[in-house]
Amino acid sequence: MSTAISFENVSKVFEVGGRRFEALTDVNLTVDRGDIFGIVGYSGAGKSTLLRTVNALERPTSGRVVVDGREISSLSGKPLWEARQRTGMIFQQFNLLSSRTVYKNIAYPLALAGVGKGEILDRVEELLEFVGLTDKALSYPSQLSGGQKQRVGIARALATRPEILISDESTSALDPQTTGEVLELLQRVNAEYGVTILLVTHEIDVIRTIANKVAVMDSGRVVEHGSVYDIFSNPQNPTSRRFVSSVLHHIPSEEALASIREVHRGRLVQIHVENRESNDPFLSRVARTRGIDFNVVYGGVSELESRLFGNLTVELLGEDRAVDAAIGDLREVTAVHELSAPAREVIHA
Ligand SMILES: Nc1ncnc2c1ncn2[C@@H]1O[C@H](COP(=O)(O)OP(=O)(O)OP(=O)(O)O)[C@@H](O)[C@H]1O
Repeated sequence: MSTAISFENVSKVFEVGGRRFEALTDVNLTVDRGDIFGIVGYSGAGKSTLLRTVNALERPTSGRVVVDGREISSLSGKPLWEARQRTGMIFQQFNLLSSRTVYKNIAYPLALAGVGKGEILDRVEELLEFVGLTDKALSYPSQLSGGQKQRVGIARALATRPEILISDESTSALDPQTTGEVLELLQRVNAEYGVTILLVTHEIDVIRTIANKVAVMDSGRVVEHGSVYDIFSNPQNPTSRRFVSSVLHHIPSEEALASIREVHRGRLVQIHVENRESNDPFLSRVARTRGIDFNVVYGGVSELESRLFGNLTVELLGEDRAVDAAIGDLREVTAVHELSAPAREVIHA
């Protein structure tokens, strides 16, 4: 798989009124061609700054950003303009030209590139059809819904046939249903036009819905990255865990755990569950073999990329030694974390 974008030791310092602020610290990431790569983080994490280095709207203070094999951060003039043609961008607030029709908005980058009228007509018609807005060609942005405006934004970003599309919170101003429709469209952009997509969002659900890879940012650093399945099924960093548990309710919050403990006084364990080929009923098998009882007190299982994963919080009831042996047996099958003392941190399997 070839590389579309690589961030190499990228740092960015802003100086405002004589004060330095480090918005990015030593970011290293590789986006492969064909990826839908999501960057998630809370407000101020540095997501937009990182994204904007891809088309040199921001330049790193140190490090390199290589796009399509060229170090974009060092280009200027015509080479930079040409490189920008190969990267489309969409925005949270759509950034359409309000005095121009939908048709003219989409045609705009082509006109700037000096493309002939006939070719512009063909391309805009194709894009209008692709985004489902053929009947809105002569409407103005103010006559469109938010979802329709973003469709125009996507069509405009694709006009010059870019290989990369970067998206800055492109669904954050939209309601959930419209968000779903725009995300479906982005999936088609990736699948049908083969465009690599790098998107930043503070909504982890956006990433769960369309991305195959994810990086989690916190205070200007990438704190965790990997496949969406791996990060969702087994997040390691506290920020990643917070994001994941906001949409997947597999693991009890501290408050939920406290109320569970009021009722369930036995030993509590968290058991990681995953797609497995065998249909071994391991929980009841182990309980039977070791002569203990169990209660499932919390948990959930989700599906991602056609694979199942989840976590069960289980109370084990029996003699201490038998429970120890049962935990040992369970660990032969899957990851198990015992929640011993009430104040102990919840460990995500
Ligand atoms: N041009 C600038 N001058 C000074 N500071 C800036 C500039 N651009 C961004 N910053 C600061 O850098 C930090 C990261 O900002 P950035 O917009 O990249 O974060 P973000 O994760 O995209 O957050 P949000 O989702 O709120 O936009 C913030 O503290 C921001 O105030």
